[in-house]
Amino acid sequence: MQASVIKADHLDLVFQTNDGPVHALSDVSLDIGKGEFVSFIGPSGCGKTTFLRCVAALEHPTGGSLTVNGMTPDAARQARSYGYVFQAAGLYPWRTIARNIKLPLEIMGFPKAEQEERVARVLELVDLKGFGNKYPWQLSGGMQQRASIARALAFDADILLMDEPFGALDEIVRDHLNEQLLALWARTGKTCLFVTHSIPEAVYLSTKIVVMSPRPGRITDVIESPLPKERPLDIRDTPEFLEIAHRVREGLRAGHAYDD
Ligand SMILES: Nc1ncnc2c1ncn2[C@@H]1O[C@H](COP(=O)(O)OP(=O)(O)OP(=O)(O)O)[C@@H](O)[C@H]1O
Repeated sequence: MQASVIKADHLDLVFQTNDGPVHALSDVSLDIGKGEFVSFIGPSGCGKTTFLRCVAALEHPTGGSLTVNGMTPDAARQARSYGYVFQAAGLYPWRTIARNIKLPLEIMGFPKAEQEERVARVLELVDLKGFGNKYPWQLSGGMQQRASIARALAFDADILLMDEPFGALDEIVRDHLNEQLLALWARTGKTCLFVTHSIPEAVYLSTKIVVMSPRPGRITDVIESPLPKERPLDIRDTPEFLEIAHRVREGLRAGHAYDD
């Protein structure tokens, strides 16, 4: 078993709202090893984003414990342990792609020459070499998301948190980005946490799939993928792939009260 990068133990989170308490996460226990690619799938509102935000120390659990790189999430955040990629690319329209990627490096006070080097390296990693001087609006949606991933990679955090990064893109673009993301993951060895609503996307990308139930968000199944690390897109037509997809679907169904 690899070293544990993220360890959640009986995690609970209740939001206090004007309409009363909202139980977002309930009894979530999960162990994520170094270099794993873990997808979170479940119905809307089941707490997937909330879990990622707990890892990022943007929310604080109300029960249980959570460590990130062996530290509290707050300490891990201080240590810049993660990069975060959101559903919308969130690039500043008045900055070029290179200067968008540079922003966190500027804030962190990296020397100028190193900023340039890092920007060039991550642009190449996401196949955007030559696009550094473009503005976000000059790029397609898929390219903007790749730029957003480059920005999250620029300061070399070893954890990548991705919240439905490809959710707004059409299927062909999404397929292509999935392939590229897998290659990127293989090259960098990052530990990835990835939220998605798509069963094929979760199965294609992951070493581990976490299936969650509607609120209060609980884990209904954790599937360790038997698929090889090398995954051409047509692996999605193999019986092994379809079997895992079936198990994810069953997990989602088991967590759902359809007769409500
Ligand atoms: N700051 C907050 N205050 C109160 N309730 C919140 C807050 N953040 C999230 N929630 C509630 O917690 C629950 C879980 O939300 P979360 O965004 O984690 O779900 P999700 O699984 O990511 O959903 P989706 O798939 O729609 O993005 C939801 O019912 C949401 O309304």
